[in-house]
Amino acid sequence: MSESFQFQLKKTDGGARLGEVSMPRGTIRTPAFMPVGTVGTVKAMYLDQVRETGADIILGNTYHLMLRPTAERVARLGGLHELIRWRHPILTDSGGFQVMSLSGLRKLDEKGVTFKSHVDGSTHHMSPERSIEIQGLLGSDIQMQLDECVALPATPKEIERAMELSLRWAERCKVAFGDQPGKAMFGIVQGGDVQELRVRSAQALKQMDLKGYAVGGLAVGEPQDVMLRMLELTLPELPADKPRYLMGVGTPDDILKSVARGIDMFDCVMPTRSGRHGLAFTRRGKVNIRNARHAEDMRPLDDQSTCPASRDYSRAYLHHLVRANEALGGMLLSWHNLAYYQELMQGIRQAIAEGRFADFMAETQENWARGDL
Ligand SMILES: Nc1ccc2nc(N)nc(O)c2c1
Repeated sequence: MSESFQFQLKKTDGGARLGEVSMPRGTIRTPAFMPVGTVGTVKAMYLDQVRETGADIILGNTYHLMLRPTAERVARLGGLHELIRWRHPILTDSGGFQVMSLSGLRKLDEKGVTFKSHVDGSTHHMSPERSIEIQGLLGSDIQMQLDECVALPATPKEIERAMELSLRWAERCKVAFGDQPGKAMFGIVQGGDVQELRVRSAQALKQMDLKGYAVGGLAVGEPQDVMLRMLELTLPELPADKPRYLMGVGTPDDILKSVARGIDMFDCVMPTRSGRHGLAFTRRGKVNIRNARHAEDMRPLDDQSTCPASRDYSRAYLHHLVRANEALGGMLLSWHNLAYYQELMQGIRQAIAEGRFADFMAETQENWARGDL
């Protein structure tokens, strides 16, 4: 715990970093995976379970919460932490990305974005200042700047326009956020898949001396090698003593390779969304529990796991629940997947601490490749 927002880089092992973010609401062990709690819930999970899996922080989304139940109502109800009963740190995305991907975007200009709600079709405006205001009303501990993430492929001209707009919006978000010692506002590097634009974006954000830096505009459908290349170009331009957060990433393999290049924080719907669709991530790779081969397999997904969902339920039962589209199927598989992701993060942190991250990465990937027994 710390009265102010502090990041401590504890150890490096090649490009991999072991660190800790300390805030009044708690400490985040990095590299960290942040479960996504879009509309004030990590879908199909009790937050006590999410905590038990090892999560130090969860995500909320400005876009969804401003539409329903609205930021002002959440504030009247005591803020997001109080409402959802999660007393540890919360990071909120700024809404720009969700506007582009979810809503009927009506207008985007210097002022901000105008869009139609995907909930009821009502029209909303969001400026950088309003996004920070909303995140403040929610009580968010780590707030993201409003940015424009262009879908790839896009022309260099289009990527440059969006990147430069995002930089101007970062300045405005920094002013709107002001000085909140126990909280942080992170900038977001844009620049698509264009090296020169990525470098310019990172260098400009570094000049703003922010408390943390996200790498955005990735995990938008580009091949993994393009994503990793952009990290190799971007991360050296960012300050080593501030946390780096790769937005929307990813699979266990994405995470390993991004840690190796210097990322500290991750968020992704992969473990929860895949869990709801019957896909389990395990130490031996992916298991599609819908597959008929599991119909009478009495083994659990992972008898070495401390997670009840992984250890105490047979694949046969999980197969039955998912085939029958029973709610408990998605609940147990979401629980298992989040537990596996946190077990992977713990293994990563331990390996960096002991200076054996490269071996850990190779062993983990070999076990995945060996496949499920
Ligand atoms: N892949 C992603 C996921 C979330 C994002 N959020 C923001 N604000 N900006 C981006 O570029 C994102 C990219």
